[in-house]
Amino acid sequence: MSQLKVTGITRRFGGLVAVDALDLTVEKGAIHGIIGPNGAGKTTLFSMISGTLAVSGGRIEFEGRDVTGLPPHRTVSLGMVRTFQRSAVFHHFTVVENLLLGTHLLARPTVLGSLFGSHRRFTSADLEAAEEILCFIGLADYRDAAAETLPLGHQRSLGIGIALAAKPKLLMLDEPAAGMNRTESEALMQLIRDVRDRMGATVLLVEHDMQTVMGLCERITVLNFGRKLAEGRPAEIAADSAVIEAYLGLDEDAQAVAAHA
Ligand SMILES: Nc1ncnc2c1ncn2[C@@H]1O[C@H](COP(=O)(O)OP(=O)(O)OP(=O)(O)O)[C@@H](O)[C@H]1O
Repeated sequence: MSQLKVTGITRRFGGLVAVDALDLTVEKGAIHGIIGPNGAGKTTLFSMISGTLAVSGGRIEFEGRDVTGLPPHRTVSLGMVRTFQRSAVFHHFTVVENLLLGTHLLARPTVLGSLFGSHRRFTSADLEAAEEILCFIGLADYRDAAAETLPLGHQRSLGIGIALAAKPKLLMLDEPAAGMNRTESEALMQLIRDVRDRMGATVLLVEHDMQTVMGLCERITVLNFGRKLAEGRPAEIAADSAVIEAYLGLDEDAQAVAAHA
């Protein structure tokens, strides 16, 4: 059953068509990857789906409902939760405070509204939810450490934890493995699998790291110049001559991975 259905979605920046009449279907419970060369339109696509960027045309349906043009706090409240390329943690807050903020923040229009707004205080249920996620993401030992003191891999896990605090049905991750070493990216892959298997969330990710994409995703969509170049299982993508020419062929690591997919 499809959870997210994007039809003919387009985004123009002046004369540039960053995403061009793209169709994309993401199945409920899938781990689905979006890959493509720099400038292919991946982040623009993510931004339109999550409501941070207006579409120039097309339609986005989530669980059968038209969500095109809804602002981010509305898409989040429906269960569409996104992380950003740079790890989006609150550096001066502790790990558990970050997670507590996550229980409010992603469903609020502004950060300040969450931090200082009078409309809602943290409840014991929020704290319980934050503690549960703390264990889930494997950071219980760092509960009271300032987020800025964590190594990169743990900061990324925390970023995912903040997103989890908003109870995603669809978790959208923008380059979660960027800058990670292999040990960190292996741990990240396991966390993402756990998010799907134990929390039941669908995962849609944009990622350049081919080992992560090929090892994690069941389905991959390849973008090039804002259009869909190919779509299929990792082994199909790795063997697709158009994909190799446009993308994988540029990357020696990717070629090595493709050879083993
Ligand atoms: N706000 C903007 N204004 C003008 N052009 C933009 C804007 N955002 C993106 N673009 C252009 O749209 C195209 C797609 O960019 P996008 O960031 O979506 O690509 P990407 O596939 O995510 O690339 P990368 O892998 O480098 O992150 C690029 O040509 C980019 O320069």
